[in-house]
Amino acid sequence: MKVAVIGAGLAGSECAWVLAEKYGIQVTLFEMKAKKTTPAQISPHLFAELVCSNSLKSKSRLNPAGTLKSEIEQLGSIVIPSAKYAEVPAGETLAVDRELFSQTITDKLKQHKNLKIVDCIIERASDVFKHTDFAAVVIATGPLTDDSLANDLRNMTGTEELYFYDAIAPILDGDTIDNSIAFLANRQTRTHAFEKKQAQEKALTDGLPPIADEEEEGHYLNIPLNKEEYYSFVEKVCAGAKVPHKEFEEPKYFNGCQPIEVLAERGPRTLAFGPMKPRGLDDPRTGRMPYAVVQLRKEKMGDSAWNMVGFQTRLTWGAQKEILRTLPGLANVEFFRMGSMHRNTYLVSPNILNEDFTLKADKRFYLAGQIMGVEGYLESSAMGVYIAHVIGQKLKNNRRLSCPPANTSLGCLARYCIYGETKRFSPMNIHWGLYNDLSKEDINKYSTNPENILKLKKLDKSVKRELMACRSEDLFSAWLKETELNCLS
Ligand SMILES: Cc1cc2nc3c(=O)[nH]c(=O)nc-3n(C[C@H](O)[C@H](O)[C@H](O)COP(=O)(O)OP(=O)(O)OC[C@H]3O[C@@H](n4cnc5c(N)ncnc54)[C@H](O)[C@@H]3O)c2cc1C
Repeated sequence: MKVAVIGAGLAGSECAWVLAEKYGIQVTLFEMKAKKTTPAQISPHLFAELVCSNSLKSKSRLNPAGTLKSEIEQLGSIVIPSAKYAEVPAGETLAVDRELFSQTITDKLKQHKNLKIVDCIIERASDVFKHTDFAAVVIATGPLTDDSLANDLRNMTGTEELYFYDAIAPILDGDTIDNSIAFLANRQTRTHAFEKKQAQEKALTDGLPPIADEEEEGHYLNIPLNKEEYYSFVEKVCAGAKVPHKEFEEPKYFNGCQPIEVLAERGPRTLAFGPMKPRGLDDPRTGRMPYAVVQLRKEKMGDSAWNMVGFQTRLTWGAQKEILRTLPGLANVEFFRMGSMHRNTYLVSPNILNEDFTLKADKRFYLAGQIMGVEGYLESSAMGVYIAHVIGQKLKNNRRLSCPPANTSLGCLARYCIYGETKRFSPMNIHWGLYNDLSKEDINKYSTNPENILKLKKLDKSVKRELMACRSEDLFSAWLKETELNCLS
């Protein structure tokens, strides 16, 4: 019994790993990089390459990205342990040294006895059957699926919508940033404050001495702007030269990944409420909150490379250099990578998938990762893990794996891909909005404070998040037991 996985990105690597490692299935992993790289993936040798930011989002269990990490780790993910191994400090965020991260995954996949790697460009999905009569084929070719395969998928599924646009953020040389202006600090979020308060209260209940409020070392480098500097920057961004769209391509941006110029053109204050939001980032030199802030996140251990958080852009490279160097502290900055635009391919899964995640057009095929309608490194990895279990259970145990419960992170994503609203369907990242609100029964079950039950509609946001996290963990554990996935060696 053999399975083919096309694409050794995040989803494909996860899927191949779980099938080979957890189910002992022989997997052939087809990857084109040795022959041709996409415009964003630059290494011909590394699998699971991170193409833009080096962040796999929050580690906090009070954030759905945190619970998603924990869920897929319990399901045998290769991405999460490799990310922990390659972690660089970034506060509450799981950020990684991207080369070490991808190399770790690549080595493990290449050395696995049940895995065979084939370097080739798959032009038509059915071409894989020229190699072997696979029992299942997973298409995990991601947002930059090679053109001929994208066309084949369009024909196979009869789909019109097959792309939208994203842009990537520049990476700066740390040695060229003026540190007398930029300051190190992590944003003080309400979740952060809530977790600290909880730890203090627990210490008190346990009769322990109060936890000292240590000065936390900042991991982000922040560039403060005053009002005048901010408005002058917005003006330049609006006026700067942009990379034109090709005639036949209508730009359709994903909401969470809007280029700075698109935000700036919406209104002069939009950036200050978005990627340049200053809240929680007081400048230690003045003791005051700046008017706006550009945040930089470490790309690697040490201070050599910094990613401009949320600064994806389709400004031309010339315009980027000119405009970004007008920011305070960046007058002499050098760029390791310029921002750029890219096509983003995905299918409207609820229209083309059966409830068992097979393709309606041909039940031998599955989708995994961004192409199936999730967005982000973590979410793509998660769907790779999940689809591997769907296939593993079908092939090894001849049973249909139930969907994880609606109020778990994996359940939200899996259900979005099958039951999502099709009219405005676009790749989805994990967020609390995908969860159902708490019911009276939920509060009764997960809250130790009887007053919360009376406050059903007026629960404090942080209490709500805590209860939603408890509910999610509880439901996920029950699902693991019921499906016996917890017993897989
Ligand atoms: C430029 C860009 C920037 C992004 N920035 C971020 C970000 O900062 N943070 C974030 O969370 N998400 C980001 N994303 C979103 C996205 O979720 C990630 O790209 C994620 O890597 C998707 O995972 P995947 O496994 O679905 O696809 P990928 O990781 O892209 O993997 C697909 C693999 O398939 C291979 N392939 C493609 N076509 C073929 C073919 N015909 N034959 C054989 N192999 C093929 C590719 O070479 C690649 O290795 C970005 C996407 C893009 C394109």
